Amino acid sequence: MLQAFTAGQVRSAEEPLLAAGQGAALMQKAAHGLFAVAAGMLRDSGGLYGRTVVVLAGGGNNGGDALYAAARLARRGMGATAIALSERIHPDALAVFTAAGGRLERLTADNTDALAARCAAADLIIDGVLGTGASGALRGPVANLIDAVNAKAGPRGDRRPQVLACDGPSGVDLDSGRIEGPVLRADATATFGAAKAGLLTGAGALAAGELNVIDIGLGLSNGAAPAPAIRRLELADAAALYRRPRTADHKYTRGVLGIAAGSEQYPGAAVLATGAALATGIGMVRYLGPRSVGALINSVHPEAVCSTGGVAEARSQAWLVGPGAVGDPEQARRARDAITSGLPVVVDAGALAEVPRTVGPQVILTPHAGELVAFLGGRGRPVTRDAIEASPAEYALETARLTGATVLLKGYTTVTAAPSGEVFSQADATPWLATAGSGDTLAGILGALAAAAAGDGPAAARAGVPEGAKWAAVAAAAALIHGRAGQRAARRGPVIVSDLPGEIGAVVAGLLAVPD
Ligand SMILES: NC(=O)C1=CN([C@@H]2O[C@H](COP(=O)(O)OP(=O)(O)OC[C@H]3O[C@@H](n4cnc5c(N)ncnc54)[C@H](O)[C@@H]3O)[C@@H](O)[C@H]2O)[C@@H](O)CC1
Ligand SMILES: [K+]
Repeated sequence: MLQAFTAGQVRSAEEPLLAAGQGAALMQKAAHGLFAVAAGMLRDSGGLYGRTVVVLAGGGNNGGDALYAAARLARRGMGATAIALSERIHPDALAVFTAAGGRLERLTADNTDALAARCAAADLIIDGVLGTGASGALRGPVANLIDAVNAKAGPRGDRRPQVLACDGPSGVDLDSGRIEGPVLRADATATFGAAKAGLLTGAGALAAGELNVIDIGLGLSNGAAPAPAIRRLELADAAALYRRPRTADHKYTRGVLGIAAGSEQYPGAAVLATGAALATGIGMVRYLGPRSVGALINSVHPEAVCSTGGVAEARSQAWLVGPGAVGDPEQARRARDAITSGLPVVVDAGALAEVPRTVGPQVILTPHAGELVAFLGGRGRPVTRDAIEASPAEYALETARLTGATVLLKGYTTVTAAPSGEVFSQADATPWLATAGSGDTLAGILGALAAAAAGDGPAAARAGVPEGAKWAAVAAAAALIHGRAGQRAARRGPVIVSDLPGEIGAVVAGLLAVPD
């Protein structure tokens, strides 16, 4: 599991080591890790010798790390330039950099464009402007320089220089992921000691590019470490959460998912959710809804048990309500009954309107940003879509605390939050999954995992997450399976959602291949 901490938590972990006089050693470890990532990027694109690197060097230790790393690159035959962005630059690092042949330029009132052109022509830019000591957005002449580099070099993907962020892209709030001013979007980030929470979520996750965590011995993964601000499940964690069929199982012990989804108007959502739930692995799907929708489901999935009855008569371990259930008062009633049943329930799409003021963490809300705007607005908390997208972890957590529900907020990163405060952020998806019906399959996967987890007491402990975070972890596992299934599908071309169940099955097979 990837664990991410706030800048303050990382600084606190550094304190005893700094007090013990290990500051310089920590910086060398950080610089070595940064150098190794830079060398890897350059080797993949033609090697180091004869190529050029520009360091944007701020006045703090972040600039020091970047200068030490660039000195190593210079010793391997690279042309290295540092742009000093502050009167005083880390003196020891600067001395080593110049001794290795690095050139120093200073940002002045009238050389912004010339320096931006230098950056745009380089093979690699190392962003060492600000790290964990940052407060607020980039401002003044440094902000102007970053704007000019962005204008001259072009956007990531089109531009010539690769950008490597030292500890994090400067201008990203390393706690929330929010970006208030200019930022140089990185192709990769080398972050020291532990991932920073703002690099796993929101605008910060987009700006960070490929994340490399460099261990510098801060001890943030040992038992005495504080709880991480954000977690990210890896394959082994999803495997630990997944309930494997046991020898004595029958269909009821494996989990029965009740689905009240779809309507005469939108029958497809119910078919997609059912297919995804079956592919995830479950004892049975019981479908409740219009007869015509049940017939359609059975034409594709004959194993689903379909009826037009109510929630109380359909024994299930968990419910999924909402996808495609538009303009159908019967489905709305089933949604309300499921939400108040006390069983785990995935509440998607239109059923979000049926959620009472407070519920328990076994109720899992699955809005996208637009739906969360409406949901919070209806509870007297006006918010914009942009604000949610810039800092999704914050809003997912606020919603979880406000309602008592678990929240899965869909987006570039899918964030899940428990009312007890734990947050997960998954970045498994591909933009090819942004297509109609995709959310219905995510809801189906989550419904199946929830039904299996309902009777699986040790699930959270197996995955090493606090019991209060069980449903948020299960929701994060659903996002992982969905995202990776989408990636597999995208290898064959644009994703067609009705093809996803085959890929979901393959991802689950990958989970089962992880040793117990
Ligand atoms: N403290 C440690 O033990 C270690 C720190 N390391 C590096 O040191 C970094 C933290 O170093 P520092 O504490 O020196 O802080 P930073 O290097 O992040 O920068 C702080 C400096 O920037 C200025 N500043 C803050 N916000 C600004 C803004 N919005 N615009 C312009 N200037 C601003 C401050 O006045 C201060 O001079 C980490 O991110 C990491 O890169 C690593 O070398 C590993 C060890
Ligand atoms: K930085």
